[in-house]
Amino acid sequence: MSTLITNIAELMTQDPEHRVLKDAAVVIEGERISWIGQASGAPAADDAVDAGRRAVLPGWVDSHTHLIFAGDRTAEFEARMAGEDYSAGGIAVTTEATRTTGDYDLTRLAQGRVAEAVSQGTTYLETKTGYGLDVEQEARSARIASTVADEVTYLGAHLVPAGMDAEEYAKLVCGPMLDAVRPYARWADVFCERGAFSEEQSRSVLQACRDAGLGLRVHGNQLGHGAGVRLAVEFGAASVDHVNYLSEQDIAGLAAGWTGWDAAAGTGRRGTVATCLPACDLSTRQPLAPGRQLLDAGVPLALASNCNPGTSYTSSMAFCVTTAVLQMGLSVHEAVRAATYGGALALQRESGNDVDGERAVGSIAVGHRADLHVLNAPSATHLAYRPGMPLTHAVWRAGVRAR
Ligand SMILES: N=CN[C@@H](CCC(=O)O)C(=O)O
Ligand SMILES: [Zn+2]
Repeated sequence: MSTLITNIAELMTQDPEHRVLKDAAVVIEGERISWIGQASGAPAADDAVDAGRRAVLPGWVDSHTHLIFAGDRTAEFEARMAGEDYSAGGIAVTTEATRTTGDYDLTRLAQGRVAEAVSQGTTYLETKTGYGLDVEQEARSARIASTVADEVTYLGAHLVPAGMDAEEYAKLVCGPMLDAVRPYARWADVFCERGAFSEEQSRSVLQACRDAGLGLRVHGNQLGHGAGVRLAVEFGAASVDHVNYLSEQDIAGLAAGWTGWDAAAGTGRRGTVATCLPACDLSTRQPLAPGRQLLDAGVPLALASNCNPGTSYTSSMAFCVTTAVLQMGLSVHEAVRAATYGGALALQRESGNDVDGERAVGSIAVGHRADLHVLNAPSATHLAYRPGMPLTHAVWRAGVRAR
């Protein structure tokens, strides 16, 4: 079964050449893109869809979410808007609510959040554990996550549960909890921050998880300067996320990791992607991450929603893109790239058709997964030009019409 999407005013491919085609068309065959080019030269297909002179982008790749939770943190948000600081301790409130919610309800909640994201153009999505914080509950979160998300990250090292000794808990995270979660997860993460895990504790978690064969990610430099970025670079983590407080050495270290990387060919030694979470920065009233500075230094950037009940209760990638343009100094093309190709790079899904049997996501090219986002606008510029407007017109996810 093939579908021709034609009459596309602007096709922002986010491919290695950064091509933006005018008057374009795309053919989807099964779950893959089989042709792109000028509409006038499009081949015949079983089915045709008229895009009505709208813009088409790759679906958003949301590389950082925490969707496996129950409960509500409105009161904490209100207190923050009244001047309180964000602290990692709020995670305990969600942990309590999550532990006392049954599998069926927890799964339904997570499915609902994924559906919200997809209806706004997200077609590939990572999610984390981290609100279970004991062996059984973390394994349950990972199992549920594996049924709702494309990528699962083990975040047992999110907060030391009340009443537990930090060193004892870190041993649990590196031992029995890791064993229990391992079958469901591709990634491991650690919240390396004041009030969460120290540099040494983070180091032991990263080491154990790497030894167990998990890819690494780090929550780092969110609330102040610290060791997160440095550790992420040292361990060759795929991504370090938040990156609000960076020293010159942090930025130089991230950039140095990519020397030898051929962005066009997608080959060579890869470094650590810097993932900015602007919705979280606004909700916690932190300074926005220095995305412009990172890009100028040559560090590949991702934008992600960080959807979670504490610091960023939104899955709107369009909101993140809009903020990145209006507040962080990115161009529309750069922001869309960070929210599509950048997310794929952070999840190491940006190229090749044979990684774990998966197709490349985050850009529009022949052979890639057919993840498309049709905007109700003639160009992607409208994402920033018309902030807050519901611009998602249609979504294809792995070749299936999802909206
Ligand atoms: N910073 C650490 N973890 C989440 C927030 C978790 C919470 O407060 O519930 C984040 O990425 O912002
Ligand atoms: Zn997070």
